This record gives sequence, C-alpha cells and structure tokens, in this order.
Amino acid sequence: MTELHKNLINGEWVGSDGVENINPSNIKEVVGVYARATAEETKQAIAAAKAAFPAWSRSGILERHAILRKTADEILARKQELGELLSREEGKTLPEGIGEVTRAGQIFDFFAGEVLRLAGEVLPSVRPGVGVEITREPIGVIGIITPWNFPIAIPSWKIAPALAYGNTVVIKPADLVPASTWAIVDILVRAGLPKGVLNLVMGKGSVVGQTMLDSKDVTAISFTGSVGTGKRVAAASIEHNRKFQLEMGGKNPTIVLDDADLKVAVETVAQSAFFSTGQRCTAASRVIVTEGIHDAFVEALAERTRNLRVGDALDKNTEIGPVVDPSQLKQDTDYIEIGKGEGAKLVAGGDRVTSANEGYFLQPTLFTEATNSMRIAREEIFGPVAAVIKVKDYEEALATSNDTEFGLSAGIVTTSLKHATHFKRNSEAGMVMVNVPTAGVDFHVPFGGRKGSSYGPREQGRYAAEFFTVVKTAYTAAG
Ligand SMILES: NC(=O)C1=CN([C@@H]2O[C@H](COP(=O)(O)OP(=O)(O)OC[C@H]3O[C@@H](n4cnc5c(N)ncnc54)[C@H](OP(=O)(O)O)[C@@H]3O)[C@@H](O)[C@H]2O)C=CC1
Ligand SMILES: O=C(O)CCC(=O)C(=O)O
Repeated sequence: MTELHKNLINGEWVGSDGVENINPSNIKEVVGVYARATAEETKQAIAAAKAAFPAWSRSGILERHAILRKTADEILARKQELGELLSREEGKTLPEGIGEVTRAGQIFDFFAGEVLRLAGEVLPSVRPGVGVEITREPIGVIGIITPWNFPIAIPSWKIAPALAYGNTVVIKPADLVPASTWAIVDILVRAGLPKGVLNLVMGKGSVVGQTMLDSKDVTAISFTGSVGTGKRVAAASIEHNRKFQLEMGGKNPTIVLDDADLKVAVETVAQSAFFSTGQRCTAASRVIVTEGIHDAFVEALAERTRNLRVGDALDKNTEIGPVVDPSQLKQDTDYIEIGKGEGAKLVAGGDRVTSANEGYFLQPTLFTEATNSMRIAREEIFGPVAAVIKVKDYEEALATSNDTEFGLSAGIVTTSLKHATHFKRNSEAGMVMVNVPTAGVDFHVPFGGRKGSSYGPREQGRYAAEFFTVVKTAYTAAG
C-alpha cells in the first residue's frame, strides 16, 4: 500500500484518501499518493492561518530567520533526492530538477537573510517637533496558488517571502504536481514553524482554489498560471478588496541579428525554446531573424533541434523530458497542426516519440516562414514548439518583438552594443536578455512582466517586499 501524503491544516496532517501522482516519463509509475482537500478543509486551513497570524506577525526576527535558514539547509542537502522527485512528477530532466531544487534552497536562504534586513525610514515632518516613521507590516493570510511547471521553485519564491515578512499562508499547489510542495512544507514544519502558520491544501483548482478566491479571510493572493485563471483571481480579489499578484503567460521573442555569433545564437534559441520541454512562461517561442543570417541560422538551428535527445527525465542522456500530461500534449500537437494549416513550414520535429513506458514524449518542433499574425506566433503553446519569423532589419525585428499582448521576457543575440542597448531600452518586456536565454532567471532579482503577462508588484529578490508587506506611516509629536 502506497503511503498517503496528507494535507497540513493547523499543524495536523489530515486526509483519508488521495489520488495517484503519475510520472509523465513512465505512466506505469506512481510517484506517490496525495490527499485532495475538500472545500470545508480549505476553509479550516484559512481559519487556522487567520488564527495564527497575530502571534506570527509579532514573532522575533531570529525565530523566523532560523526556520527559513534551516529549511534552506535541508533543501540544499537533499537536492539530489528532491531533484529526482521533481523530475519524476513533472518530467524535467534530472539536471533541470536538481537545478530547480537548488534554486529553491537559495531562495529560502535569501529570505532568511531578508528577515534580518527589515528596515524602515525616519523622516522629519513638515510640522516642527513631529517625526514620521515609515514601516512595512505583514498583510495577513496569503493565499498561494501555483502551476505545475516549476513545482518547487514557484511555491518557494512565494512561501519564503510571505513567511519572512510575518504573514501566514495557505498554499494550493497544482493538482498535477503536489509532491515537491509537500516536501518543502514537511521540511518547514520540522524546521519549527508554529502550527497554523503554513497550511497545505492539495487538490483541484475548481474546489480548493475557488474556495480560497471566495474567502473574505484571505487577505492577499499570489498566483502563477494561465491567463484565464488569472482573470478569475483578479475578479474575485477585486470583489473582496484584496491585494493580488498575477504571473501568467508569455509569447516571448528572441531576436537574432545579422551580426550575431551563429553558435551563440543557435544555442541561446535552442535553450530558450526547447529546454524544460518548452514548459516555461519565459520560453521563447518566436524567433525573429534578420535576413542576412536567416538561412544559415535556420539550417543550424534545425539540425540542433533534430539532434536534441528526447527521453525519460532520469536518463542521463536526455536533453528534453516528456510533456507534463495528455492534456498539455494535445494542446501542443493541436498547435503543430494549426501551424501547418496556417502555412508555416515544418523544418524539424512535429511528431510524438513513442516509448515502452508510454511517456508523453514530443519531438522539439521548429517552424520557419511564419508571420507574426499566425496563431502559433500569438498564442501561448507552452510546449517545445517555436516559429522563425524573417525580418529585414533591427527596426522591424524590434517592432515585431513588441507586437504581442504579452511582455514577460525578450531576448536579443547580437554583437552590436548599439542594438543591445537600444533593445534593453525599447523592449516592452519585463525581463530583457542579451546573448543569454529568455528563460532560467536568477533567484535574487525581480521577476515579472508587462502588458498581459503580469499584474501587481514584482516577485523575488528585495522587490518581493512590495507585495508581501503593507506600508504604514506613523506621525509622533515629540511632546
Ligand atoms: N505562466 C506560467 O508559468 C504558466 C502558464 N500556464 C499556461 O496555462 C495553461 C494551462 O495550464 P494549467 O495548469 O491548467 O493552468 P491553470 O491556470 O489552470 O492552473 C494554475 C493553478 O490555478 C489553479 N486553478 C485552476 N482553476 C482555478 C480556480 N477556479 N480558482 C483558483 N485556482 C484555480 C490550478 O489548479 P489545478 O492544478 O487543479 O488545475 C493551478 O493550481 C498552460 O498550457 C499554459 O499555457 C500554465 C502553467 C504555468
Ligand atoms: O525561466 C525561469 O527561470 C522561470 C520561469 C517561470 O517562472 C515559469 O515558467 O513559470
């Protein structure tokens, strides 16, 4: 009998039955069995977080620092084991899985440090004899709703600042990938977190997530996922006058200019488009190439794409793991058909890869002769599918890159300082990359987009304080 991994509500592990978490590389393998919370249990979790807030918000900074520090240490010490777990539940290759776990450990370490760096401001008032203090206070109960594509990094970069700044938390991980979040919650509890401060409610968005959206006791929601669900979070949050933060889709461009180093261009685009099976909101799915380098670049990229080794996430030869589940696989293959139907030319991939274990494998797929008005260039696919768009010069490349409703990440490959500088200034994306992939960001600097990609303050680094705290201005007369 496989052990049931339970929900954590008010310091107790609860739940009597659960669902199997299936390995997308090998659908015969059950990664574990995880409880699904009911709406009633979700309400209990919210009530527990509310009750725990007064004491936790006033807890000493050394207590918070020590818990986050201990959590970081255990995550980093167990990175191989947790990386394997992550790769088995989500399908990332093992180096990608271990890399993501390492990032989670570094995030907890960073926010353990931030607890000790909490600061305010003291200003003179315009009224003589009056002083003004500006402080940051915790907000209350933070509802955290996370997607399946970064099962440990995204929960970590929301939980760590929420707790560091003195908030209590109710987290609902994606139903497809509960194992990694369960593991970090278990570590945090054993690191000494008081009961009720962090509550884990695994289960379906339509039940658990919706109950969080409908609760007046959830003071703020931090969400990453699709545009559609993001809009529901926004509407419900406005209804409850609650603070919210959304990280949603992308249709990220990478520009390749005539003066680019061809090898750097091919590797940067291959990594941006196909690594992590293209399942990153920061993945580049539009490759905008100026005409002088176009043919040589397309030939080299098509060859690199065909040679990428697709396979079991734990196989050391694998470069591209499986798609996460059948529904995402259908979305990817539907878009490949749409691309063909729109008249783009398929130059690499396009087919499923069969395996004895019936994993959800798909060849990395490259289209050329695409235009920016095609659906494959406008809509987020979220799989290993990229389209090359040929343009005349840098000016057309910049205009094409900005011609999208999204604005998360954007890249350029060039040896021209002039064009790199101009692009950094004029790209309409929240994150701009020069000669580095659009995906794979640092843990200590702000993360987020513009236009339809994001809403609210940035995540990560010191900028996380903007969302997870509220500013108070206090006036005191000297007397
Ligand atoms: N920007 C990004 O990082 C991501 C973007 N996406 C995009 O979204 C597409 C669909 O992915 P999907 O995982 O279904 O994205 P969703 O937006 O549906 O899922 C994100 C999270 O929201 C939850 N959720 C779903 N419905 C509700 C609701 N009514 N109230 C509250 N929470 C809810 C989900 O729960 P549950 O797990 O039960 O569905 C999950 O935890 C992808 O193909 C991709 O295009 C997806 C993941 C990440
Ligand atoms: O590219 C990264 O490192 C982060 C991507 C991400 O957060 C996402 O895809 O949701």
